[in-house]
Amino acid sequence: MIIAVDGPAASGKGTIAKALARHYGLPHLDTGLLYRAVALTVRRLDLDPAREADAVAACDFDDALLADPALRSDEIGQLASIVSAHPLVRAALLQRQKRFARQDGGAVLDGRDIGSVIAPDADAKLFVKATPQIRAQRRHKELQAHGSPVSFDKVLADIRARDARDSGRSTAPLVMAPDAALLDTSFLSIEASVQKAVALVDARRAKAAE
Ligand SMILES: Nc1ncnc2c1ncn2[C@@H]1O[C@H](COP(=O)(O)OP(=O)(O)OP(=O)(O)O)[C@@H](O)[C@H]1O
Ligand SMILES: Nc1ccn([C@@H]2O[C@H](COP(=O)(O)O)[C@@H](O)[C@H]2O)c(=O)n1
Repeated sequence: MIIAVDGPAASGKGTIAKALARHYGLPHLDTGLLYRAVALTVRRLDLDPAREADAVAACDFDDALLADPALRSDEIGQLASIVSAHPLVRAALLQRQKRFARQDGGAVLDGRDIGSVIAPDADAKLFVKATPQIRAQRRHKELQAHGSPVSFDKVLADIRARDARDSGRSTAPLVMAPDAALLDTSFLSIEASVQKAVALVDARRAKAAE
């Protein structure tokens, strides 16, 4: 079974995808980490994220980088949304994600274009959303817990900027696939969000089995 989980920054899609992977015993890929790894490589090599050729050169990163805590910063999230808008960067990371999705037994992937581009044939697709204000509160709390001094206003502005870039780019923009189920986590706890996600996936599977 392939489960595609898409949504904007800090909507809770990673938390839900991880929980679904645990629930159904499937491997999970946070595809945002791939774009963050490109961004971090660009930063460390002092390349220009807005130059497609520079960003493409950074796609050949060492997989060990995927475990680097530096990937989680707000700055790298912003840079990731700049490098991810380059069509050649997306092309460089495409097959790896498709292979992960198609592995025997299935997988759970979360990102922006999983249901639309990476796994359009997924058995279940969720589009996770929450208001920008609530997403910023959650991300701000998370960053503070990791010792970041960033202000709430900066986090909210960054979230809005990232939403605009991710939805507005011409290649593989953030969109809800027409056959995805919408899950608004704005007023749900993590536990309630996960329960709802499992119910939505089970409903899709039951419908497919009819
Ligand atoms: N329903 C919820 N209620 C409260 N906090 C939540 C909820 N869902 C997720 N969170 C918290 O919000 C933060 C963002 O969640 P998460 O990392 O899952 O989002 P994301 O959509 O994967 O973000 P990104 O796109 O930036 O990777 C985390 O600190 C997480 O614990
Ligand atoms: N499938 C994806 C996943 C991510 N991106 C871009 O990477 C940025 C960081 O992603 P997070 O999920 O870790 O927040 C994100 O803002 C997107 O620009 C993508 O394009 N496609």
